[in-house]
Order: sequence, then structure tokens, then C-alpha cells
Amino acid sequence: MNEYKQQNIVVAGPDTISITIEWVMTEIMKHPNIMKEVHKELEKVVGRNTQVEEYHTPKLHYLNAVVKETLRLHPVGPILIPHRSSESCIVGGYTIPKDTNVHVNVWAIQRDPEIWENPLEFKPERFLSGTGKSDCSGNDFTYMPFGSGRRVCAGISLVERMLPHVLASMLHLFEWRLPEGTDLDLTEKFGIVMKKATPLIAIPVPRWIADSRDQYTKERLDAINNEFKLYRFHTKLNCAYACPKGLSTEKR
Ligand code: HEM
Repeated sequence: MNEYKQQNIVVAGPDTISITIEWVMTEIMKHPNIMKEVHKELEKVVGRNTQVEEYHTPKLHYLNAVVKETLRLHPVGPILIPHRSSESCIVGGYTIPKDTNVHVNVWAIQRDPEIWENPLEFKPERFLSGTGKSDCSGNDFTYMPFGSGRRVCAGISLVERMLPHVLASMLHLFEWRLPEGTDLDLTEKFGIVMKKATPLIAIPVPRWIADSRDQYTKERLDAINNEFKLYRFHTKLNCAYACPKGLSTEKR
């Protein structure tokens, strides 16, 4: 691996993954029915009493389709990295002379209505069956979020493992909501990498309370169920000393 590729790994790695996670979460929050489907799949594949492990992620077909659909509408590298033709060639009837700088607008290709049905609709199902558009490795020229050819993204296999794992872990235990009174903003900020124009602010809400450490909840509740049980409530006043916002139940 040459020095430039090593530098690219440092530059391309962290930003691209976090930007894509932000886009996936934005699309999922915009479509509550899709969040519900993802949760349903997680309950089936992972279950409630286990945490997400790497071996679960290839079985999360719907979540993987959500990631692919996000990369279709929001490719991190919208115009790829500039390429230069090593030979003269003809592409689509156009002659490209040797040594021409070529910019491939993947963003536009992946929204082309001649290729994609209702291209602006976020529809993970298009990657679930038989369309043939699920190959991320650059062999399908209608879908190239990682580029194509010799300079295709070197991080594909890492991304394919990491993205669904991180997302599944975030979505398995939590439902994600917007702060009250705010709207989702899907405006893009074009650049070498395509970010959201405004950062996503999302609040995690636990989906269920699960204490996997033991099965003695009932015994614990029985143990404190006596004439002092209300008195025990006084401990909440202790919170007033520790509360970082200085809130106290004694003050009005
Ligand atoms: C969602 C995440 C990512 C996306 C969408 C993405 C996309 C891309 C794209 C479009 C290119 C240009 C390919 C071309 O011009 O044909 C590229 C190049 C590259 N990517 Fe990624 N990338 C991601 C994550 C990563 C990660 C995590 C790493 C490394 C750990 C990485 C390493 C590289 C390298 C080294 C290149 C340059 C390859 C070369 O010039 O030969 N990428 N990536």
C-alpha cells in the first residue's frame, strides 16, 4: 500500500462513516414506519435479552437495505475522487482523450429517473430482492457509492461490517426522537464529502427496561415492600445535592 493510500485511509475513514450514520438516522427518523420495521427485525434476529454482536449483522437484511438506500440518496463522495484517463476511449458516444480529468457524478446517477423508479423516494425495499442493484463493489455502474475500478474505496469491507453494527446497536435499545418543536432538515452541504447542512439532534428513548444481570426483580420489590417503603422515597431529596442543574423538589 502506497503512502497516499495510507493518508487517504486516515482522511476517508472516520468522517465518511459518521456522516453516513447521521444520514441513515435522519432518514429513519423521517420515516417512522421504517424505524418500526428495523426494530421488528432487530427483535427477531437479536432478541431482547442479548446485545448486538457482529454475527447478527449479515442477518439484518432490512437494516442493510436501509444503509444501501441511504448511500444511494446521500453518497458521501458525490463526485468521487477525480480520475484521469490513461488511454483515449469512447464512453457513451463521447471521446475521452488520454490524460483527461474525469469527474463522475454519482449523486446524479443514483437519482436518475431513467434508472431508478421514483428516485427521490426513500425505499429500502428496492435493495431487498432481485433488482441486482445491491452490489456496492463498483460493478454496477448505476450504483457506485464507493466508486469503481482500481481506485474503488479501500474501506468497503470495513464499512459493510461496521455501519450496520453501529446502527443496529443504536437502534436495538433505543427509539430516536427529535427535540420537541424541531423539524428534520435534509438539506445537503455539497463539498468533497456531502454532509448534512445542519447537524442532526436526536434523543434516545429506551425501548424497554431490561436488567439482564439477574432475575430477582420481584424478590427485590418484595423486600422493600414494608411500612418504610414511603420513607425510602426520601432518597430522592439526596438528588438535590448532586443535581448538576441545581434542581430541587423542595423548591418551587
Ligand atoms: C460510508 C463510508 C465510505 C464511503 C461511502 C466511501 C466512499 C469512497 C469513495 C466514493 C471513494 C473514491 C472512489 C473512486 O473515486 O472511485 C473512496 C476512496 C477511498 N476510501 Fe472510502 N468510503 C467510505 C469509508 C472509508 C473507510 C472507513 C476507509 C478506510 C478505513 C476508506 C478508505 C478509502 C481509501 C483509502 C480510498 C482511496 C482509494 C484509492 O485511491 O485507491 N473509505 N471512498
